[in-house]
Amino acid sequence: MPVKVPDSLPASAILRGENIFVMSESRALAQHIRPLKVLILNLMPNKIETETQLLRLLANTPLQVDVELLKIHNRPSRHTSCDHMNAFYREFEAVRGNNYDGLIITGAPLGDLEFEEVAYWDEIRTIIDWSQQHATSVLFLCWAAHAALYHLYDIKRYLRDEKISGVFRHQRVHQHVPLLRGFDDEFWVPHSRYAQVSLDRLKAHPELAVLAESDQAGAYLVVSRDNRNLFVTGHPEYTRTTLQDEYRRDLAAGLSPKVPDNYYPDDDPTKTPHARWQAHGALLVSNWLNYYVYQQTPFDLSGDIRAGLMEIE
Ligand SMILES: CC(C)(COP(=O)(O)OP(=O)(O)OC[C@H]1O[C@@H](n2cnc3c(N)ncnc32)[C@H](O)[C@@H]1OP(=O)(O)O)[C@@H](O)C(=O)NCCC(=O)NCCSC(=O)CCC(=O)O
Ligand SMILES: N[C@@H](CCO)C(=O)O
Repeated sequence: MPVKVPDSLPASAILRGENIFVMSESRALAQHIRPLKVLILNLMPNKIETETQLLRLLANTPLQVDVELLKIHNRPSRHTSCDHMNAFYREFEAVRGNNYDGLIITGAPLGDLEFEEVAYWDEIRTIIDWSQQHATSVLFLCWAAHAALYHLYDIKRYLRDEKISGVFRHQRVHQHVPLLRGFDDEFWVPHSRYAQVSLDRLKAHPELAVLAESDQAGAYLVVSRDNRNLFVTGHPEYTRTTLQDEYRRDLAAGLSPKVPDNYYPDDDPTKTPHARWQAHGALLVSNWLNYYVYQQTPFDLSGDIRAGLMEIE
């Protein structure tokens, strides 16, 4: 959380010069504090695991975050009980009149389908459009990132020759960007997808900025120039064994998956996998929640939450 110090304190200018967020007394006096409202649209088949992964990261801040879970349709989920869905998930019609400080849309194992072949493609487009007026900031993960880049910016993805699955080295592209505060020059992130979006297309788009990338995985963190939409093409929320669960799932289905890259010691799937992205995942979500949600969102959520977003220092 930001430190509040007198504007005239020398450390204030020094820390700002180091891209460390220091809240001025004047701004602190004007700041009201309330719980944040975050909505999670969970498209993953392993919904309970995904809920746990995201809540673990959202809980890693001193902020109180009220989380609501959203389902995309009323058809029974193949991998999550109706009891669970009915007990904990809301329908879109029940939330569309609300505003939220943050929205997270998860990945989905639909990369080998054309977007138009996804049964809920119309619903997803409706929710993406809705989010642009009803959420201060939206974090799109993996499949959702590709879907939103296509729907909002007409950036088409293509399918890789084979699924990328593993943990890959990434570099930050920008220096003084709040989302990257505290990042190392290099860090590791899991990826698990078929789809890819051209790095050059993203870098050339006037409304987007690529903040982090990987030689093997391509663009990883992409933000809209107005800092309202964050596209994350990997899975920083994954736990140590999520890639292993997918690998074993596909082995059992007779799909001959590749051993995830850079994951098992000696690439030996009988050994316990390394987990070297969890600090990154915690920092990424904490930075998003702080600088793109909490510092941006109006105290009164009932008004127009899209107006007057402050330039993120
Ligand atoms: C599809 C998977 C990954 C999982 O196997 P399952 O038997 O669980 O498949 P499934 O239950 O039929 O589908 C999993 C979930 O997707 C939903 N689903 C399936 N087909 C759908 C469609 N046309 N429209 C909307 N939702 C659909 C199901 O309802 C279910 O969600 P509910 O439980 O809520 O009902 C596997 O069979 C497989 O094909 N693995 C090898 C290929 C692979 O790895 N695919 C994923 C690539 S990674 C990826 O796609 C990421 C995105 C990207 O690549 O861009
Ligand atoms: N990569 C996941 C889907 C979400 O990215 C899977 O293989 O099931």
